[in-house]
Amino acid sequence: MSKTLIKVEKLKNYMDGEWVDSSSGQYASVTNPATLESLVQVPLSSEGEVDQAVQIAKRAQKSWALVPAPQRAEVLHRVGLLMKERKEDLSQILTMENGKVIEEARGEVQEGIDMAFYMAGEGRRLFGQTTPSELKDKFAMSVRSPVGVVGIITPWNFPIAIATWKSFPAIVAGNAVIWKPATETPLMAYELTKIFEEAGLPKGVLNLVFGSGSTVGDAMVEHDDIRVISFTGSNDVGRNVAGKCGQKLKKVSLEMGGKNAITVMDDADLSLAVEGILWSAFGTSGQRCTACSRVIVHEDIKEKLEEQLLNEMAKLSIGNGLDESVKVGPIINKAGLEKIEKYMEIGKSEGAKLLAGGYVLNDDKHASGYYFAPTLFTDATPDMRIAQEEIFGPVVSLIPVKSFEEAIEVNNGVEYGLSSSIFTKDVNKVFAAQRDLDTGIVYVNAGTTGAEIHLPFGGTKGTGNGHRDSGVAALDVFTEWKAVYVDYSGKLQRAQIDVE
Ligand SMILES: NC(=O)C1=CN([C@@H]2O[C@H](COP(=O)(O)OP(=O)(O)OC[C@H]3O[C@@H](n4cnc5c(N)ncnc54)[C@H](OP(=O)(O)O)[C@@H]3O)[C@@H](O)[C@H]2O)C=CC1
Ligand SMILES: O=C(O)CCC(=O)C(=O)O
Repeated sequence: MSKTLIKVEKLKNYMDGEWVDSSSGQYASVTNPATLESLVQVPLSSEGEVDQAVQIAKRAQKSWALVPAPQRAEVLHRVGLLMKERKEDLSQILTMENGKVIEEARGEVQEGIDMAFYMAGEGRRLFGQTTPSELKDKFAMSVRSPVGVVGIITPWNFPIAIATWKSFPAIVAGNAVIWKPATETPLMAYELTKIFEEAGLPKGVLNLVFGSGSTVGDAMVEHDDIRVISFTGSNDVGRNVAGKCGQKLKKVSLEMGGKNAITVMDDADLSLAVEGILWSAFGTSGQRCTACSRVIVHEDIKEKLEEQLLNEMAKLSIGNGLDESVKVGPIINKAGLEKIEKYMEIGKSEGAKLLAGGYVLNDDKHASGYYFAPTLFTDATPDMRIAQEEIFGPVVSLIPVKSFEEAIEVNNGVEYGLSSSIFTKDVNKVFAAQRDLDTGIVYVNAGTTGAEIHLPFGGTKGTGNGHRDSGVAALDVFTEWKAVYVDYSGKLQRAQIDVE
């Protein structure tokens, strides 16, 4: 039934307002991870097509930058309305290509809608500053200017939300965009681009080039006329991208992994904490950079927490996310499944105790997809690989601690710094935790996932390089600050000399 929502068999690139076949003639097949049925063919474009898109974008950007920002914002407003109108269809297609359960798919599409209206609002602000001048009859201000042509490289785990976090601020700020989505999830890119087209975005302002990271992504990173790269994905690829951009003095915004923890103190509301852990650890099958993969638990309540968690985990239904009753969907692909499986052996050999799950599901109901059983390890120590490395699957490890101070130390003792959470009723601990947790996002009495678009999204340490997606902070990635001085004194004044 839902497959009829997919109206194309072979995708095309979108350049200069036209849908065009890739000149490479090469395609990859995209499959539904819940059923392994083929959904669509996606082009594997060449480096030359990136250059073609850049030349188009350079021309289009010049006139787009001259359109008043409130008018640019109106296009985003229309994009938001169209997304809202098509929310259910988009959500079903998202579930088919990515596997996340339909409730989460709806949440992700809603995030994109929220982002459209939020960034449309920014088109009426794009605030700069005015400051007093040191001199008489002189006016001083700063304004945001577009950077030019920007490249966005997006992952498969949030194929529409992350694309909106990046493309909407870029476009409202007056840039032209080259977008390379993950090859695993091209349908959301196709649908969002069609919406832009219908919303009246001028030709050439958004150019969609499908293809592999190593060819299309790398060509974008290497292209001298793409002045910003905004990337979300794995740590290895992100570091590589950053190195290349650094050599070219190209602005680069990176959002990479996490090893996020929920801390449960001895005074916590345990049922609430269990709910938070279930949603954050097993939602999206743990394939979120904000997923909870460590639970730091006060030793006095460890056994109670284990018991309640096991009870609730037993109720989770695992299957095709289009079924409304399913809570945990499949893993994106075979490589992802094998990576998770490898960590089961690592965890056991390190001495962690496996309490639930730990295996690929291949009974009759699950054999036709990539399913992994929600997994709980306990008695993990902070230095174990399962407590340090990003697994990107429905796997969570309990680490017992004796005190609040130790919990903070364990939380911060990983290479990443994206999201953290604490369950406690003690207001003093709440405020100390939000100060001391070394992550870009802190939750109190909630899980580690569920970021809202009007706040900055990103993290410290190995999670990124100091930039943020989403919120007003995203505009810093896609604009240059320009300082403007207007001297109306009629004489040449020099600040350091003329001040009395
Ligand atoms: N922080 C997050 O939200 C995410 C983290 N991850 C982590 O990464 C692991 C592997 O996932 P994977 O999808 O392979 O992540 P990648 O980092 O490989 O992919 C992210 C994006 O980068 C592109 N890309 C890949 N290689 C290059 C390159 N050399 N230059 C430029 N762009 C490139 C990919 O293209 P393509 O795939 O089409 O080749 C994709 O669009 C996961 O298991 C997880 O640990 C993954 C996704 C999101
Ligand atoms: O969980 C969230 O709040 C957002 C997650 C996300 O964007 C990601 O995992 O890449």
